Amino acid sequence: MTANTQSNETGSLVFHGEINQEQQQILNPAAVALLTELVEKFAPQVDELLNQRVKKQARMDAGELPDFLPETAHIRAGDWKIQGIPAKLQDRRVEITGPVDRKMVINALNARVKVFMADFEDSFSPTWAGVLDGQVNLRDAVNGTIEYTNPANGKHYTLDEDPATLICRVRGIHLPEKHITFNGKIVPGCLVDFALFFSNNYEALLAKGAGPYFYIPKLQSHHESKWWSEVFSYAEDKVNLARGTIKATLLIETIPAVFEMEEILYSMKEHIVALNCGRWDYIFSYIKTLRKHPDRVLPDRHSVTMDKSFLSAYSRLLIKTCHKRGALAMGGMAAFIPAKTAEANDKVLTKVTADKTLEAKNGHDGTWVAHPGLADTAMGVMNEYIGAGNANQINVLREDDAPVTAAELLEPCSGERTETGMRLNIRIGVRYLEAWISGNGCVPIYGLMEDAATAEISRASIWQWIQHGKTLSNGKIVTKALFCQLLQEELVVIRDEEIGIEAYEQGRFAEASKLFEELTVSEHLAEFLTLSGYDLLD
Ligand SMILES: CC(=O)SCCNC(=O)CCNC(=O)[C@H](O)C(C)(C)COP(=O)(O)OP(=O)(O)OC[C@H]1O[C@@H](n2cnc3c(N)ncnc32)[C@H](O)[C@@H]1OP(=O)(O)O
Ligand SMILES: O=CC(=O)O
Ligand SMILES: [Mg+2]
Repeated sequence: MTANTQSNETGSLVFHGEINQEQQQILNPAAVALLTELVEKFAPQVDELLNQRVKKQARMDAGELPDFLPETAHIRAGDWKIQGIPAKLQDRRVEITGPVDRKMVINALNARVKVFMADFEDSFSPTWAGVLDGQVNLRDAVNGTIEYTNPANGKHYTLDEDPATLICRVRGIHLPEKHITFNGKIVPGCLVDFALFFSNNYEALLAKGAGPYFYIPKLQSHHESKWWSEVFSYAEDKVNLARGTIKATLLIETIPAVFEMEEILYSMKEHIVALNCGRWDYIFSYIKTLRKHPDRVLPDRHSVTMDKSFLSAYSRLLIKTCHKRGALAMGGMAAFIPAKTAEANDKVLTKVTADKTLEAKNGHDGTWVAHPGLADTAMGVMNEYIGAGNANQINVLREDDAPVTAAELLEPCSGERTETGMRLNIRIGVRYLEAWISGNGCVPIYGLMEDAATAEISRASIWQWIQHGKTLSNGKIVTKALFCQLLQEELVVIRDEEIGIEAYEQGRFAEASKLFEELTVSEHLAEFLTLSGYDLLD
C-alpha cells in the first residue's frame, strides 16, 4: 500500500510512505483517530513552543546568561509534591536503553535490568519503515508474542519470564514526521510516536499491572512540559482512563531546562514520576546555549566528565529537586560498551563502576546502561548504595547542601583542546552521520556507543572552536581551512584504516562528509544534526 487517508470532521491525515500489512495494523482506526485529534489540537502549539526557544536563544546570543525564572519563584518556594509513583516504577535502579529493532527489543527486555527504555530518539534513525516497525515490535513485546530469528545464524529469540518494565521514549518536539501530513502540513514526530504507542498498548499494559509509560526528551521549558501534560490528559480522557494513568519521566538534558526543573515537575504533577540526567545532550546544550560566550568554550570531548563542576552541580540539583517533590532522580549513560578481550573489558567495567558510583553516591535512584554486558556491573553498584529492602534513594534529600547557584551550573570547564581530539570528533561525526542517514541511529565507535547526542557534541565543538578561533595545544588556530584539511585527511583514515575501501564505497560517506562540513563551517549553529540530516533519510 502506498497511501492511506484518514479524515476527521475538520481535516485529514495523509500518509505518504509505503505501509505493509503488519504496519497497517498499527495504523488501526483507533490509533489514527487519536493521532488525528492530537495533531489537530496540539500541533499548532508546537510551532509556538519552538519559536519561544528561538527567542530565548537570541537573548543568550546577545550576552544574557540563563538563570532561574523570577516569575515562578512562588512555585519553587511552595509546598507541593507530585501525584505519586506506581509500584512498577518504584525500583528503576538499572535501565537499559536501545533502539526499537526487533532483536534489540527482545534482548533488552530479557536483560538483567529493571526497565527497558525503547528509544525513538537519540539512538534511532527515524526512517518511515523504522518508525512503524518499531511500533509493531513494541506492540508484540507488550503482548508477549514477540519472536525473532536471525537470518544470519538462525538464532531464535523469545521473551523470558518477567521481562523488564517498558518505557517508550518518543521523539523530541523539534522532529517532524514527513510521511504524515494534516491539512497539507507535516506533523510532529513526537505525536506520532506517542499516539501509536499509547493507543496500541495501553489496555495490555494496564492489564499486566504496568501502564503507558513514556520518556520525554530534549525539553527546554515548563511550557513544553505543560503541553505534554495536556496531550497526556487528552489521551486519557479519550479512552476514559483516570487522570495520571500515563506516567512520564522527563530528561533534563538542556541548559534552559535545568533552570526550570521545579516548574517542570509542577506543570506535570499528575503525570510525572522522575527526571533524568541526559548528560550527553546536556553537554551539547551547554555548547549550543552558550555558543556566543567565549569564556565557556568546552575542551576536548573526552575530558568533559561528570566530575566536572558544572555537571556535578546539575546531577546534585536534579536529585535534590526531585526528592523534595517526591519524584525519582535518574542518572544517565556512561557511553562505554563491552570490549572484546578480557583485559580490555576489565578496564571498561572499572570505568563504568566509577561512573555509576559517582551517581549512586550523589543519590540517584537509578542509572542507564547501553549494553546488556554492563547490567550486572551497574546493578552491583546501585545495590550497594540503595541498600537491601529499599526500592530507591528517594529519602536522600541533600538538605544540608549549599544551594546550587546559576554560576555553578554554568561554570566554565577547563581542559585541553587538541588536534587529536579535533580529528577524533571529525571521524566520529562523519561515521555517525553516515550510519544515521543509512538508517542506523546507534553505532559502536572506538569502544563507545555513539548516538545523536554524543555526535552532536563532536560536531558542535568544532563549530564553536572555529567561531571563537581557539588555539589547539600544539599552537594551531582552529579555522575553517584547518577543519577542511583535517576532514579530508580523516576521510582517508576512515577509508583506508578503519572501514576498508569496499565498505566505504558502498556506504554514504560522500553525503555524510558533505553534511558534516556544511554543519561545521556554517556561520549559524544548526539546531540538530538529525533535522539537517532528515532530508537524506528515505
Ligand atoms: C545519549 C543517549 O541517549 S543514551 C541512550 C541511547 N543510546 C542507546 O540506547 C545505546 C544502545 N546500545 C546500542 O545500540 C548497542 O549497544 C551498540 C550499537 C552501541 C552496540 O551494539 P552491538 O554492536 O550489537 O554490540 P554487540 O555486538 O556487543 O552486542 C552483543 C549482543 O548484545 C545485544 N545488545 C547490545 N546492546 C543492546 C541494547 N542496548 N539492548 C539490547 N540488546 C543489546 C546485541 O543485540 C547482541 O545480541 P546477540 O548476541 O543476540 O546478537
Ligand atoms: O538522552 C540522553 C543523553 O544523555 O542525551
Ligand atoms: Mg539525549
